Amino acid sequence: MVYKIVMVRHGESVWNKENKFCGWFDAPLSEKGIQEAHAAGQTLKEKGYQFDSAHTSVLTRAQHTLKVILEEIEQPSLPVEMTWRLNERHYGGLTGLNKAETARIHGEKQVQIWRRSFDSPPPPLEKSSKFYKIINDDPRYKGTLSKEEFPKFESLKLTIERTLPYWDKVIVPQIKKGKNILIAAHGNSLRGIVKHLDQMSDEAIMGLNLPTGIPFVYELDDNFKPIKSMKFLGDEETVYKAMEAVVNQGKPK
Ligand SMILES: O=C(O)[C@@H](CO)OP(=O)(O)O
Repeated sequence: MVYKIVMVRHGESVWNKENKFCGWFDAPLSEKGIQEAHAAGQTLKEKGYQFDSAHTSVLTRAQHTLKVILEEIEQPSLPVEMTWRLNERHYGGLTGLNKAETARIHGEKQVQIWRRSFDSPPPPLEKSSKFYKIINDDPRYKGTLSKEEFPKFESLKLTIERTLPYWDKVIVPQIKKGKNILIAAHGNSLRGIVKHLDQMSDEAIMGLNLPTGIPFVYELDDNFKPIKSMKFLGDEETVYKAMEAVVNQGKPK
């Protein structure tokens, strides 16, 4: 049996465009991001993809991307499960800061560590931050995340620790039943799943930057070992340029 799963990082958000650390802040898609979502849906349609269910985060940019894709593939009523476990990593005290400006102040190397290291977390989101209440009192977390569980920051390691239980307990059993699954989520929650599937080392995952709005496919064997890894549904040059653009966000300007 060969299992197939499709994943996509949301289209460009307004905060991607403004080059701000976003994390759990609920930035909407930019105009370009909406176009990317349409293009992702059209690509999936051209290639004949149809799904049995979809999974996304509780953040608008991922849900909006998914909605546009489902409209494009003419499956607008597909069952969708939403979970905070697929959210972007929580960027703590960096939330709302401009990435290039932060690199100018703290150095490109420090920003790269904050953005891509496996287990060095960003500083915590302090109660004094204007984003604290916006994120912590957001009703979408009521009843699912207690005050004690609510993160103040997340490294990639911590992100993986809360994403993988959902992958293992909810998504894998559905794939094993033969369901075709689509996941629309975020750069770092998806990097966590990719690291797990490809058994990438803590060092290797530092070099992976996922582009916005370009779907990618995994084909997995019976033991969930990849037969095909991260096959992007886009031409190589576009994918490469989009990945480089993500890397460059952390360079001082
Ligand atoms: O700001 C964020 O939430 C993420 C994704 O946009 O950024 P980065 O690529 O720096 O991890």
